[in-house]
Amino acid sequence: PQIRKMLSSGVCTSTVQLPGKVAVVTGANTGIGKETAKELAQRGARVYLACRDVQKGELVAREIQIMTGNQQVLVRKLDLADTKSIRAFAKDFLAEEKHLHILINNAGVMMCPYSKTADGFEMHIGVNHLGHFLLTHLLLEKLKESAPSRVVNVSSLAHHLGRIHFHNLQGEKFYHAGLAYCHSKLANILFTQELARRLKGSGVTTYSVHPGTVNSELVRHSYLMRWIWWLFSFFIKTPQQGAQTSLYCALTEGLEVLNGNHFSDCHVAWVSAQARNETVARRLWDVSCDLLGIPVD
Ligand SMILES: NC(=O)C1=CN([C@@H]2O[C@H](COP(=O)(O)OP(=O)(O)OC[C@H]3O[C@@H](n4cnc5c(N)ncnc54)[C@H](OP(=O)(O)O)[C@@H]3O)[C@@H](O)[C@H]2O)C=CC1
Ligand SMILES: CC1=C(/C=C/C(C)=C/C=C/C(C)=C/C=O)C(C)(C)CCC1
Repeated sequence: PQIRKMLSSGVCTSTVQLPGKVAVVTGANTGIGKETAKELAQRGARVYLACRDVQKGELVAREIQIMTGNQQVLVRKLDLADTKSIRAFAKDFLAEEKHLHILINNAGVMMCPYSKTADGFEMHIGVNHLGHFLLTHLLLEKLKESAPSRVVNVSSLAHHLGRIHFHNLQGEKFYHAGLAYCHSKLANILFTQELARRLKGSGVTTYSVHPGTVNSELVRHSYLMRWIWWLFSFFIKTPQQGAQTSLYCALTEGLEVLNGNHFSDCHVAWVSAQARNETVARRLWDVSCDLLGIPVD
């Protein structure tokens, strides 16, 4: 019980309610994203489940509607491995909604065999970083118009093993599925910090999060990780516990002063040296814009 308690700490104690607020959660059909979306709906927000599999999303939306009594749980198609899908999602969302108060960039893939997105990006950096980078860019004006608003980027402790190899961003020179994940999670933190710098004074704040070690489908691509997760399933966090730090960053009043910080177990957490490197963050921003055809400012 002590080990379990240690690995499962961090509870979002905010009592903030969200009537009239609009939230988007990526990868909300399962795991941490589903629990995050459920809690936002429970608090009265209109919640968009941005999922690549709309059928799976609809089942979850129905479940959340029944559990929370909130009918404003909507599913929209979003495949982060395809910039056309990201642009279509954003276009429809911007046409449909007046506001966006909370964007949770939660979706992620881990340790998938070498593969590329529709636009030719390596899958981890493509989905986990570039996909969310483009989505945030497309929704940024709406977030600014809706200020105070927040962007939460779900990263990982695994970023400590990550490095941004600009000469091998797409893993073409060498590739290791585990490290590719770590690199993409480092990119999430660098993106958060650079975004925070650029958004100063706009009323939009951003945070990165390590959710803990969570019993979810993230390990689906690795037999070894599935086995470790199964072995330790009693000790690791449930998805509901894993959602707490994302919720903390999305909801806690007065968190604006910690704009750009990284959180774990609902506390500010230490990040690796490269994750604090402003030059790398700025260069990653510029390279990401370049890859996505966004004008560099
Ligand atoms: N579980 C853990 O221990 C940890 C998790 N994290 C992070 O937490 C986040 C959530 O992961 P978790 O809930 O654990 O994992 P899950 O695998 O349970 O959920 C991941 C979600 O991302 C979605 N997704 C994957 N690829 C795409 C894509 N191309 N387009 C849109 N959505 C996509 C999945 O959709 P589908 O169901 O259709 O595949 C799913 O909804 C991730 O960013 C992960 O890196 C960080 C540290 C530890
Ligand atoms: C050895 C060991 C563990 C393994 C932890 C691992 C392997 C964590 C990996 C985290 C990842 C991949 C995060 C994703 O972003 C547990 C389960 C904590 C239980 C205690 C002993």
